[in-house]
Amino acid sequence: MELQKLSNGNHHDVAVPVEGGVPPEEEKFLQHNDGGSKRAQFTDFEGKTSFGMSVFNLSNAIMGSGILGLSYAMSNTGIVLFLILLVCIASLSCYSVHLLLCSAGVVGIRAYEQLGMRAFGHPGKILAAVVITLHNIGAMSSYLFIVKYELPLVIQAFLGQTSSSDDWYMNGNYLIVIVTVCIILPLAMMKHLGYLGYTSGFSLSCMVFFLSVVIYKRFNIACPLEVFGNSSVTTTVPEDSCTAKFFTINQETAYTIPILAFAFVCHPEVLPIYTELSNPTKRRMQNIGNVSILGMFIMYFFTAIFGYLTFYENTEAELLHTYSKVDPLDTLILCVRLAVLVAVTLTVPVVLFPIRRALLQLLFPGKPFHWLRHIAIAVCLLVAVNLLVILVPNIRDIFGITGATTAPTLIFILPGLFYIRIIPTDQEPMNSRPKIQAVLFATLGFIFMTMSLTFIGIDWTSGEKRNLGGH
Ligand SMILES: NC(=O)C[C@H](N)C(=O)O
Repeated sequence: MELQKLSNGNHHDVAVPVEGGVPPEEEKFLQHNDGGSKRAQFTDFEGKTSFGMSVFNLSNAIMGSGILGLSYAMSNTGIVLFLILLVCIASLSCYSVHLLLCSAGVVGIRAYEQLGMRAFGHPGKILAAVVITLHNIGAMSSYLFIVKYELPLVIQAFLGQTSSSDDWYMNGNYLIVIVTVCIILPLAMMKHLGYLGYTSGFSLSCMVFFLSVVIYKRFNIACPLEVFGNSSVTTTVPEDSCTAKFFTINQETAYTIPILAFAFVCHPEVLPIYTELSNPTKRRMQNIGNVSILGMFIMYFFTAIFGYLTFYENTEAELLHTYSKVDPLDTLILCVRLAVLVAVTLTVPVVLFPIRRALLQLLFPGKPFHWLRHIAIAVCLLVAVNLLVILVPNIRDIFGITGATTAPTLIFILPGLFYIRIIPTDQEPMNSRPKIQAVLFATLGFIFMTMSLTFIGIDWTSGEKRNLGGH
């Protein structure tokens, strides 16, 4: 692909693709000096999505199954260390969005894979597409996994049954197929991600409900826990198992970073959302990123702390399970489980969009939009994810590994490397502050990735299995 340089009279030169390689809607990404103010203009793809809807979509992309592991992470770090790590990962996540937006501004195309192409040629494009595909398929599978195991239990409890039956509506495999066909597929067929703003808003309100109940339950569940069915038996618990720790380190502390990194991944969705934004400027998109990350930071912190202050040492890797242990038939908890199910189900189509875009860029570069391709890719992806969740029993472990590798790659390594390679050295030499920061940022990603993989390795060799990174 040849790139023709245009001067935007501003900080960066803008390169416009002149032939092949990108869908026409992404061509002619121009920035021009509009009365002295920096403005980006897209002459043939006019995004129509508002600021608010984009915030909903990005927040929905951030918020997913990751939220369920946060209280557990806090129980292994203590409140203060958790808060420090949460602030660090959230800020680094915003910085990563900044790097992506700067690189996209120079390349002139708002697609993660095209940044890879510009930075490292075809291998870079393929690497970006593969990492996005693996990560987002992992995230989608983790959401459907929750549906597969939670929905039958919720139905069972609503029907007032205490044990599961052989009825089809108690079979998680049938249920995920039904949910996929009736809810996810129609949403995934939408032409633009922007249309999902309403469902994303609804998904977020379900999570707000979840958070409210987590807060409410903090004042309703007594610690030490009276496990359902055992309420008359007082279990002896260690003295300190119901006191909050401010700072603690144990074997499981190592999982905190992968859990937090996974919880903040939204980077594959950033550029597709930017493409559809109305009045798209870098600053406006950065604000969308900052507002979404800040909003989710607040929700994450409150969920983690109130969940932790309910169960303390007894917090399990998956918060919902811990509640069910107390009373599986509690109606409020059932409603919360349903709300989480709705929220994660509505996140699936948002997470599917970047995979489809990556596949389109790989398999059909430069081809205009075509409904058949658009729908066929969504159908194939959903069939594949359903089959994975139905047929692979240890899918959690598989995606535990990919989550630990792809999350740091998407947040730290690729944005850092792309920035270093894409921003011309005559503008920012290698020894300039932004470039050095980007190098450190990518290095941090490598360190996180190596750390996570080492800990999984140790865990596996010692024969234990844990729920890592939200998967
Ligand atoms: N969008 C993703 O990749 C994962 C999301 N951050 C989650 O917590 O589930």
